[in-house]
This record gives sequence, C-alpha cells and structure tokens, in this order.
Amino acid sequence: MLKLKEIKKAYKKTQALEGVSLSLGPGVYALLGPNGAGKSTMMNIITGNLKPKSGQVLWKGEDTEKLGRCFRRILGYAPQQQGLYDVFTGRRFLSYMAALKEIPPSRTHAEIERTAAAVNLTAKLDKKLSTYSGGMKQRILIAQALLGAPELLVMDEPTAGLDPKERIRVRELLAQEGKQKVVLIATHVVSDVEGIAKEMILLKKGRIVAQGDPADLIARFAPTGTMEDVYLQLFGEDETDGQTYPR
Ligand SMILES: Nc1ncnc2c1ncn2[C@@H]1O[C@H](COP(=O)(O)OP(=O)(O)OP(=O)(O)O)[C@@H](O)[C@H]1O
Repeated sequence: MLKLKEIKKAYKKTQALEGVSLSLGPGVYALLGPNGAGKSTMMNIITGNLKPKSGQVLWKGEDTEKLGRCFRRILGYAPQQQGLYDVFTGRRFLSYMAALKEIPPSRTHAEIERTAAAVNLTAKLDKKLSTYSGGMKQRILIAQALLGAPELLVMDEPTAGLDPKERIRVRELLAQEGKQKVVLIATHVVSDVEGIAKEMILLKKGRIVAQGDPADLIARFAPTGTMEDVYLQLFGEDETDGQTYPR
C-alpha cells in the first residue's frame, strides 16, 4: 500500500538518504537506526513535510504529492515531541487537529473520546496541556494521529518518556492498529517493537542495511542472541548518545 521508490535527500553537505526503497502492506514496521541514520528525514518525506531530492512516495499506486489534501485523511503522524499549544486543553488540541484533518464536525466528539480513551487520557481531556507530564504529552500526540482512523500511521519514537505501564499500553495499541493498517514506527528501543513488528527495517547512514522478520534477522546476524544483539552487531560502534537500551 505504501511504496518508497529510490528516495534521496541531502541537506547541504549531508547526504541523509541515499536511495531508500520500501514496500509496506498492513502490519507494524519498525524503523531502527542510530542517531543521524535518517529515520526522521524518511518519516518527514513520507508525511510530506519534506520534499525528497529525487524519488517518489506512493500510496496505493498514487503519488502522495498528487493526492494532496486527500492524503491528510489517509495519514496519521505522531512526530517527536515538540512545542504543543500549551494554553489548549487536550480536548481543544484534539478538536483543532480534527479540523485540520477535515473530520466532519458531527464525528469530532466521538473521535476525541475514542482516541483519548485509547491512550488513557479521558480523565485529563479538559486540563491544559501546560499541566501535562512529558508522557501525557506524548500520548496526546499519539491520540491526534489516530483521529479519523487513518490507514497509515507514522510514529516517531512513540514510547519516548512513557512509564512502563503506558509503554505496554501503547505497544498493544499499535499492534492492534497494525492488524489492518500500515504502522511505521521509528525507535531506538528494540524491545518496544520486536514483539509486535512484522518487519524490522534497519537504517544506517541513509541506507537500508537489513530488513526482515525479527526471527530471520536474529538467525542471520546473531544466531545465539536477541534482536538487541542484531542491533548492536549492525550499529554498535555508531551509537554515540551514551544511552543504554533495555531488553
Ligand atoms: N535540517 C537539517 N539540516 C542539516 N542537516 C540535517 C537536517 N536534518 C537532519 N540533518 C542531518 O541528516 C542526517 C539524518 O538525520 P535524521 O534526523 O533524519 O536522523 P535520525 O535517524 O532521525 O536521528 P535521531 O535518531 O537522532 O533522531 C544527519 O546527519 C543529520 O545531521
């Protein structure tokens, strides 16, 4: 349903994507790679926030650039956390996002209730975003991506800052969504995706260096190990952010 054809992107001197091609049907896909691998660039190109230097993004065979506004109803995007409208309540924020997505006003209330419940924020909907914790802000971003039940979900680090309980809830939610939709998740946290991903897409310096079912990748790159070992095998020396990654 979603196809990337030879996507290339450069920022001045940095070659961020060096010809990425992909074909994704319904299911959860994990996009893994170290800092600077090109994950956010790829997501921004899929969502139309950035133009590639060359290549095409196709949805059901149609160029997403040509789909224009229609693509807004097909796509749900949760970007990495950034400034939210702090004076808005959660409800007002979701209502504003629903309007941008051109969800009919008659459906907006039900969609807000449905998506807030999915991320366990029903009780906080009428509180201002300025009072939300980091994890709650993350969850409202996920909720807005689910508005209108889009067929394509693109999530940039969706579990960042979530406590273990909410992390599990979001993981289960995305697994559920992946039964019928294309769900692409960029993350550093292998354990958040290995149990739910149909495929892992491993990106390094703007190229896909491995792609496949987690069990196949383990057999290929770390036969006695785990998906975490595959990650370390492919990217070990590239991780420069000093974080440790939970199993
Ligand atoms: N606006 C920009 N201007 C110049 N270079 C950029 C810009 N955005 C990204 N880059 C560079 O492009 C490359 C890919 O960056 P990108 O943000 O896509 O990686 P990433 O995999 O999402 O990293 P992270 O895990 O840190 O979010 C990096 O070398 C980065 O420095």
